[in-house]
Amino acid sequence: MTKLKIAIQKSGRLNEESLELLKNCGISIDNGKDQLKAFARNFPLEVLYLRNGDIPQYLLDGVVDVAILGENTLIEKGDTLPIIEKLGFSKCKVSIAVPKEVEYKSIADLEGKRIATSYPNTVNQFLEQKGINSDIHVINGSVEIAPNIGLADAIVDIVSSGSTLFKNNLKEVEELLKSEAVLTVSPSLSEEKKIILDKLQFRIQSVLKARNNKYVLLNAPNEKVKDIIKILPGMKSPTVLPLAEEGWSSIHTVINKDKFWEVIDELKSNGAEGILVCPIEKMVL
Ligand SMILES: Nc1ncnc2c1ncn2[C@@H]1O[C@H](COP(=O)(O)OP(=O)(O)OP(=O)(O)O)[C@@H](O)[C@H]1O
Ligand SMILES: O=P(O)(O)OC[C@H]1O[C@H](OP(=O)(O)OP(=O)(O)O)[C@H](O)[C@@H]1O
Ligand SMILES: [Mg+2]
Repeated sequence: MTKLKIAIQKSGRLNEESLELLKNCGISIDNGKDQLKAFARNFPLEVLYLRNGDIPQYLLDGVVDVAILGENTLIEKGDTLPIIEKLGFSKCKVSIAVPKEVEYKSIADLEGKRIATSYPNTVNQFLEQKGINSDIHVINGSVEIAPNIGLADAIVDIVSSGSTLFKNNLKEVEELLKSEAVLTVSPSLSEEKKIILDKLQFRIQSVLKARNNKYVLLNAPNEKVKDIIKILPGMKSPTVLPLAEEGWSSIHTVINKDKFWEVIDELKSNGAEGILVCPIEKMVL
């Protein structure tokens, strides 16, 4: 039987959440410890555990069909590979940072300076656009230490909370790009595999939609129901059911998880009571 080959990071930031996503899609993977290849029990999927940096080339060569990768890695190594789904986790930036005490005015301050990074293509492209010539040193990890040991004047690396920069006495001065985990696909995918990919992507979309929304239930006096419905930014029309207590109704709807906090005060001041916010397991639209 044809199986879709998906590459997942072997270990590191993306590994756990990528596997969690597949699990939420109802896919069970037989995983032995330190196994580099595994099969799904209930879906035509073969999982390959690889180093992130190697995955774009495997996709370009058609050895792997799809992959979960950081967008930043794709930009650095596989510019032509398409992003077919943004997955909403591992959000970060790729930024330039310099020592805190350096007075930084503009990118022109980096002319002729040494920049340490694990993302040379991304940096080169950015500097070229700005017409700046710098001396790029490629290092594979602990990039933030470079200025402190006299290896570089600036760095380009991933910034999330900013705590690594802070601990190394650095400050962010330019943002090159924003990144999150994405689903990307090989250009040489067969028609047969495309059908499997469509099924997988449909499941992923149902999981992501569910993660982004909440099921909300609330009670309200009947005369307030109209006003409350106007406030609710629901999917469609909310469900209104009578309560056992005369003159009261229960309103059920689905709300984007971020929008909920925007309307909660308004709901309460319009008479909503007993508000319940529940997670949604899957959402198929
Ligand atoms: N601090 C962070 N917060 C959020 N996302 C991050 C953070 N650091 C890295 N990432 C994202 O996770 C991806 C994987 O990072 P990680 O450091 O685990 O692996 P790597 O060293 O880039 O790759 P390899 O698998 O080749 O060793 C990065 O490409 C980036 O998209
Ligand atoms: O802004 P922050 O929240 O501090 O995150 C940024 C840090 O996270 C990543 O390193 P990671 O922890 O993945 O270690 P690594 O150097 O082994 O990749 C990245 O390379 C930065 O160093
Ligand atoms: Mg890292």
